[in-house]
Amino acid sequence: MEEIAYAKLNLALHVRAREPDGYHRIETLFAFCADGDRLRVEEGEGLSLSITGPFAAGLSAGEDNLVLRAAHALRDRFGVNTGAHLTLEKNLPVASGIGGGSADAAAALRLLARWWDIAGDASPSAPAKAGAQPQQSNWAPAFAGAQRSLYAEIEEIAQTLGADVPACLASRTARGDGRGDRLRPVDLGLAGTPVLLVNPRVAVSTAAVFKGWDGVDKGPMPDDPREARNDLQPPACALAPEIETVLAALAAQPGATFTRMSGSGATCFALFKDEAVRDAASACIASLHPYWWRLAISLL
Ligand SMILES: C[C@](O)(CO)[C@H](O)COP(=O)(O)OP(=O)(O)OC[C@H]1O[C@@H](n2ccc(N)nc2=O)[C@H](O)[C@@H]1O
Ligand SMILES: Nc1ncnc2c1ncn2[C@@H]1O[C@H](COP(=O)(O)OP(=O)(O)OP(=O)(O)O)[C@@H](O)[C@H]1O
Repeated sequence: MEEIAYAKLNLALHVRAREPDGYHRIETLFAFCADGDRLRVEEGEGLSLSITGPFAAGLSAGEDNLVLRAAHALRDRFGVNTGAHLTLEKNLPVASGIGGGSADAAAALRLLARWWDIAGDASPSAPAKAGAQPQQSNWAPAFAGAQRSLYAEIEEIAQTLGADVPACLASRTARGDGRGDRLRPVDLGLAGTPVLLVNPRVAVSTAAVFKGWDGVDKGPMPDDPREARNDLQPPACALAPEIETVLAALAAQPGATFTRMSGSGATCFALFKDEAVRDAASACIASLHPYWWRLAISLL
């Protein structure tokens, strides 16, 4: 059994305030890519994890890995007493603003909910089309009856694992308020849009970037991401100046309609009008900067 940990993008991110607990109140627009890390499960004693793939090196497969933390939390909550061996194919760079660890944790919740037969069709992999009303604060109401409360329970676990994990659990375009964990589905009509992700292979700590925010509330996030900002871009660029070079390289590509940094960086992305121009941009950037990581993909 396999689950995809879809790469997360923040199309916009406005930081509104620093709360007394040190977390920041944000307004953000989440979108998801059609691929990312891959997580597989098979029978096993206890809970264990192996990591493969291009970014396996340097990532601990110990109890601090978000995949195992998610697995333990789910098992404890639902009183499961069978084990599982998980294999994570780490395709996304670590600490790169595209939710890697959060997406993996969310994928573990979805995968193990199926594997242990906890959620049945309440798995967020099931389309949440009907009944997702904009004023709702999370995704649970998109599911019917008992499945709704199961989804709400799994979402509660997600919240304990990180601010991005509830959004990654749904992996659907959404506005996030609060810590980014109060979600409201939105339809921007961007499904299928070709996108190119580029990372200069510099890991950036989310906590350090938030710490570098200047503390000035620059106003609410407009509905249209083109009129919005990523307020974490200046503090991220201060820590990793390469981000400016990545943004300039993406913005210079013919057919790029929208360019921005995602989350706390350093990954930046551009949306393109079609796949041919996206692929040409990817080839151009590869020739100019062979060391940079790239992913040519489309939005979910
Ligand atoms: C930057 C974003 O990725 C945008 O989606 C998220 O806001 C961060 O989500 P995340 O990586 O899941 O964040 P967490 O693992 O919960 O927190 C990592 C660290 O980022 C800081 N943090 C995170 C979220 C938030 N709203 N305010 C914060 O100040 C805190 O210092 C925290 O210790
Ligand atoms: N499965 C995992 N994948 C990646 N990082 C993990 C994982 N488990 C734990 N971590 C830890 O989480 C930290 C943040 O990694 P992650 O890739 O989630 O950051 P990010 O891409 O900046 O996420 P975000 O966009 O949510 O800020 C890493 O430094 C790593 O030590």
